[in-house]
Amino acid sequence: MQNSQPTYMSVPPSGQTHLALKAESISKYFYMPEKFQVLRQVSFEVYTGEFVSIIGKSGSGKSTLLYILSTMDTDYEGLLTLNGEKVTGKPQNALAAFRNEHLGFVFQFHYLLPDFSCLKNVMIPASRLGKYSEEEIEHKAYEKLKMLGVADQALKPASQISGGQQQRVAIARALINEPTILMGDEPTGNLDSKNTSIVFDMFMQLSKEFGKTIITVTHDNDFANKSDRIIEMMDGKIIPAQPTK
Ligand SMILES: Nc1ncnc2c1ncn2[C@@H]1O[C@H](COP(=O)(O)OP(=O)(O)OP(=O)(O)O)[C@@H](O)[C@H]1O
Repeated sequence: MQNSQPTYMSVPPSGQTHLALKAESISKYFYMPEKFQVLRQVSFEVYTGEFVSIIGKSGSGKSTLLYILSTMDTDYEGLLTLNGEKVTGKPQNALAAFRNEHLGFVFQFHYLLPDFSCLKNVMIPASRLGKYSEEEIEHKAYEKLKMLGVADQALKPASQISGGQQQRVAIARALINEPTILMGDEPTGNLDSKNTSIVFDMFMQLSKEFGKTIITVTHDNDFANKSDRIIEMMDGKIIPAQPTK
């Protein structure tokens, strides 16, 4: 069920006690060339099935944080636990395997291969896993495209469909390996309001019906306000939780 107001607090969705993410005192420095602390002891938790939006002014550290949460950046202080597994300190090959199994990503730009069909684009991450036959992967990919409402575009090259459709194909691709956590970096940043709404509804459905955890950075306050919870950043820190009116 959709919350009309974000809670700002880490309140578990009803009956949910499992944490999808626990960030403990995450700090990050850049050297440019002088030392600059971009994240300052960031700590928060996200429950399984929550749909969380990370907002904040440009330069507040949102993308840097998401990059760490996604396990792509390992150069930080603090501790990150995803799906109960401590990921901080894991070697790169173990992190790659972890990402394949648990995480899906949606970006502002879809990064689809333009000459490949939409179906083929969605199949690629599953083919890389080497777990299923090509027929099984094709079936799964088609099911995901159907779920996103773009199955009729399956055989078209990715370059020949609209921007909104491309983003839906990109979401299908992110879901092909059945990740439990979906991370988005401005996933609607390039979309008009109609397609933003379609993507939002899909994220909400993934969270509420399929129990996926959604963590997304966004500049779109309307989008954020409709999600379960907002995490607001300022100057590399999370602004302390405030009760809603
Ligand atoms: N590779 C880097 N080297 C040095 N400084 C960086 C690097 N990446 C980001 N920064 C700095 O870190 C700060 C946070 O950047 P980040 O991209 O995380 O902010 P953001 O909140 O995502 O911003 P935006 O909303 O504009 O995307 C900024 O001051 C930025 O200039």
